[in-house]
Amino acid sequence: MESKNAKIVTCVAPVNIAVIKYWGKLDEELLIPLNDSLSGTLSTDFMRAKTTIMVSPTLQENKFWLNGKEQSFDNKRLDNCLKEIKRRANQELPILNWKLSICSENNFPTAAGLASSAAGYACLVSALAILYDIEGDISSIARRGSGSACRSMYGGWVHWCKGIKEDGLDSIAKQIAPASHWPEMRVLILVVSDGKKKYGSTEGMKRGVETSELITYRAQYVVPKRIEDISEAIKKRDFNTFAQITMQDSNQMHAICLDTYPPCVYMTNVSHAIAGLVHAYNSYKGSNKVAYTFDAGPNACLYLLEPEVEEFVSIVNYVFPPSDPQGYFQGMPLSMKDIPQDIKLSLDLERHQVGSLKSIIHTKIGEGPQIISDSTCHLLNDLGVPKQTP
Ligand SMILES: Nc1ncnc2c1ncn2[C@@H]1O[C@H](COP(=O)(O)OP(=O)(O)OP(=O)(O)O)[C@@H](O)[C@H]1O
Ligand SMILES: C[C@@](O)(CCOP(=O)(O)OP(=O)(O)O)CC(=O)O
Repeated sequence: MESKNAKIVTCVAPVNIAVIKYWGKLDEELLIPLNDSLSGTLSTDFMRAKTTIMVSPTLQENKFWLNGKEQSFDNKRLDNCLKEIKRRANQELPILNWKLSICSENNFPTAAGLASSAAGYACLVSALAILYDIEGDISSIARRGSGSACRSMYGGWVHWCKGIKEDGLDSIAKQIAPASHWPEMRVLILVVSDGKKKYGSTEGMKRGVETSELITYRAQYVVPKRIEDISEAIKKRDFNTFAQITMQDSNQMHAICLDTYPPCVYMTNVSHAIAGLVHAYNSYKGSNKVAYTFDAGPNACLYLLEPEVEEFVSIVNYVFPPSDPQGYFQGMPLSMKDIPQDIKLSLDLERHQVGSLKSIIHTKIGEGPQIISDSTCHLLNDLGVPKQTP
């Protein structure tokens, strides 16, 4: 039976794509990183996690559903977020002893290297913080769910400072520029595979810390200057510099993955072909017009400015012809044009197998987590059960 005291809240939260990568932990339990990182937060209009949480004295047990499937509540990271929220809450609150129903769904592939854990935990922690009236920065709580989730707690351009405290309380995210700062910035996600990854980021970076000497060198000597330089490039809207640092940093992360023993190979031939195409295009244009970055998977995330989108996506479409145009283009509208003959010749465009790309998501930089006040949007009914069971 529904309780009058029950509290329910629904939030949406964004994905973020790092331009200076988080790769390696100083503390596996607290999820404290070896190095600072920096990302762009993507608009929730097209890619988002959505989470409804109900807390009620009538619920008999804690329950969690993700993408329509019930999950075990016995999950260390979920538990750590919950414990930290409850620790920060007013200890007089009766709801501290009530059970929870959590229902979440992502509108993009989960565990495919598209930062679902970042959006998912940012969403979970945002909703919990509202229910338990937590004030102040909560990015360090989201970090306990998945490191990169702390950056999804803010919109625009976000810097995760690794911090110096042993308890990780100063390992938090800070916005360096709002979404409105660089309005022409666009993002194209070229989905090479939407399947579950062979080895996750957690495992890959753990093995990296254990076996790669490059990872320590990177954290100590490379990242601090890159953070400074890319922050400056973002502030000045200097795309050429922004793009160079972004591509170099992605390449360095994947070099570390290869330096890991046994190596973690995330990029495929198609990923490398995309990187090659971006370099050829930039060289034809005489400066960087497109930047690629790859997370722990084969999918390419491209940063580029709005005037470049039509031409570059037309080239991508020519080089990687889609097999089924249905649902292939997602997100903001895309238009195509004929590729000028001189580009075809200069870039020496080679056509790949039909269907090498699964889809293309066109999006932009956006805001942080938001509360959905329309109660019809809750994913749970009054009894704390998912509204739509599969
Ligand atoms: N909406 C969500 N709510 C709560 N937890 C989620 C949500 N989405 C994903 N997760 C958690 O994150 C896990 C997937 O994280 P994983 O790091 O493997 O993939 P990813 O985040 O998509 O990729 P990457 O971090 O490499 O970009 C899921 O198995 C689940 O535990
Ligand atoms: C490659 C990355 O996307 C790594 C993301 O790692 P996660 O945040 O998923 O790892 P855990 O902290 O172990 O959950 C780079 C980045 O987002 O900075």
